[in-house]
Amino acid sequence: MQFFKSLFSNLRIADIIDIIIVAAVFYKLFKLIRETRAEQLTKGIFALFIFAKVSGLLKLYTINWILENAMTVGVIAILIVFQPELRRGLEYIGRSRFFTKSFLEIKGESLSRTVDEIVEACASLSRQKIGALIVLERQTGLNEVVETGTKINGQVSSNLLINIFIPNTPLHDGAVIIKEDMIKAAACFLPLTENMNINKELGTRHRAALGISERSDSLSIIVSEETGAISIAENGAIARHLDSQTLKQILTDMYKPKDSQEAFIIKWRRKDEQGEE
Ligand SMILES: Nc1ncnc2c1ncn2[C@@H]1O[C@H](COP(=O)(O)OP(=O)(O)OP(=O)(O)O)[C@@H](O)[C@H]1O
Repeated sequence: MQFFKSLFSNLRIADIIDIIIVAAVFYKLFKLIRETRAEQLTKGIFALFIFAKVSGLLKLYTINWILENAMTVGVIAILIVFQPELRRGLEYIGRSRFFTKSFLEIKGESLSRTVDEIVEACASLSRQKIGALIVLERQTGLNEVVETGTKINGQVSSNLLINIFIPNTPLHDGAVIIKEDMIKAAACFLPLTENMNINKELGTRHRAALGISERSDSLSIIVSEETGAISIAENGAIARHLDSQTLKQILTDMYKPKDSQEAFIIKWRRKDEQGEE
């Protein structure tokens, strides 16, 4: 009791602010790494830290020495292994409302037209089982990826999108990059995910979509050539077997101002979980 009394009597407003900021930062960090490979790595490092402390307390000197040194080397290893996550984290900070006015916004009619054209193209490609990969660029610039393909700079239309992915045509292989209501490029090469835990059924098209979603805030739409299934990848996660209506809702939400946004995968999963209850 005495302990709590002295704790609260010494507590300053600055301490409370300090605690709130640290808690908020850790919460954001946790949300950022949730369900990415960084989550497992973080758990591993945390376990190592606990073992090191316990071995120190139990005076297991050799184990303690190994673990302490492993932790030192680990810090450098973390910087290398976590490089995409660190980059994403810093980009996330840069994207926050503090630094940017608002998320890309396509206004009114243009927004719904773009969404309708993309959804129509995906539905048609899905029916015909034509494989497709469409990346919607957001705040993170994808010019490095655009450079690997063929520049188009044309208004989004379902006919143009369908045409691009027709098998055995010059631009069908690779990804289309869309920014706002423009198709920037086609036949672009995306980095593949290094995540080993993803479903083995998923081939390189899906892995490429996941890869770019780990390295940017983009949202990718995948149409499977094999099954015609429509999926989306965002933030290192994939949501599969979407119907046109759900895809339309997700895209409409995506083009909304930042205030009303949260990761679509998270939103979609939450809806799914509520549906299952
Ligand atoms: N790194 C990449 N960047 C962009 N597109 C890629 C990349 N790797 C593969 N693709 C596209 O994916 C196609 C191969 O898809 P694959 O069959 O391996 O994948 P999948 O995930 O099983 O998809 P599907 O269900 O359509 O078969 C390639 O022809 C190419 O168009």
